[in-house]
Amino acid sequence: MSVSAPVIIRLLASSVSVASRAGKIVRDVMSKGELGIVEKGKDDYQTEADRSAERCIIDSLSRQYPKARIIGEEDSSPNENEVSPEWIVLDADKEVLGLECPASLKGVKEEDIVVWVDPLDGTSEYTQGALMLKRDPWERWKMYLSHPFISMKWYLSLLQSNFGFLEHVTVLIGISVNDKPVGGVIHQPYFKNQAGSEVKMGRTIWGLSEAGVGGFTPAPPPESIIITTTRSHSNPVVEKALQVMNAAQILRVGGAGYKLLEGKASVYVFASPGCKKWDTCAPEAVLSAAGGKLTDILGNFYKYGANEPKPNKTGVLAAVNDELHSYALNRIPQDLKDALANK
Ligand SMILES: Nc1ncnc2c1ncn2[C@@H]1O[C@H](COP(=O)(O)O)[C@@H](OP(=O)(O)O)[C@H]1O
Ligand SMILES: [Mg+2]
Repeated sequence: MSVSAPVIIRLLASSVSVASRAGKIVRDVMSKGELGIVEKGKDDYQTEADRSAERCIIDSLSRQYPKARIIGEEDSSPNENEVSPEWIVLDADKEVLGLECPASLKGVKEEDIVVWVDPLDGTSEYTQGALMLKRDPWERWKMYLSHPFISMKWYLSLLQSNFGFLEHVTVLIGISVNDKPVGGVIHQPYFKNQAGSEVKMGRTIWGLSEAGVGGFTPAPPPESIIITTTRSHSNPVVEKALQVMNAAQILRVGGAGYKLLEGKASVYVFASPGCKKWDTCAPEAVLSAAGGKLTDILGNFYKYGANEPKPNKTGVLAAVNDELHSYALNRIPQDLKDALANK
């Protein structure tokens, strides 16, 4: 790799490469069918794919950027014995390496960087996708019984979903400097690239502050207001904030990363604690590089320094441009903002 490129460019290029490898781990664990689900907290689960993909990303990046602070959702400590050599990725994406570094980022030093890693965003959708991959109804029913967190209502909605929820899964690597997300990578392991009769799995999107985005073409916002929000973590306050938006449509999809990519919505509203810094760092970087804005429900930016609290206690409000962000912010009732702020 060119050592002459500024560190922020090299790190973003390395993150693009390692995110694809982590995406393959996510698919491989699913193919084996042994998810190793662990309940971390209420409505919060971890699988073998989360753990292995995180080790792949953190070990690969920390070997190359030892002075950067790298924080992962699964909080697993580096242990050389656990890491398969095949998981270590030391190459870097050539397109990103060739980018002109914005003047404001040229002087960034490795020790100024904090990286937020969500190895598998949309874990609920991933585990539910596993259930649906069981084609034998009896096998599926047995697996459902071993997933105590999936209600019968969800099970029936899954049966009608045409197995689509795996597309909501993403791998997120967010790069922050001085508290701000400046670079982001969102990899979709289950995105289908159709080339003739051949289907190749996986797509990687990146964004860099003042440089733009790559890996996809952002669609112009729809004429009417289309909102996206959580599929699996709603509550009455989340619903109230959606009702006041006067939206033509509400799309309920999984994962913070996918909400910014599914392409149809222009605003993401989530008036609840629950998302963490690793959920929003990469999406915020990509969104702002594309001209959008992500804040909490009160309109304040989150800070991404290493010592900042991990939970995004005051929710998420994101939009593809400033005008739509202001529209949504002004519609949220003050009492709801106050209630979240004082929680
Ligand atoms: N009430 C809650 N409890 C736990 N995690 C929550 C949550 N609300 C949101 N999240 C986390 O925020 C991310 C986006 O949530 P959602 O899919 O509901 O929109 C998910 O990340 P993970 O899938 O990486 O855990 C999810 O777990
Ligand atoms: Mg997440």
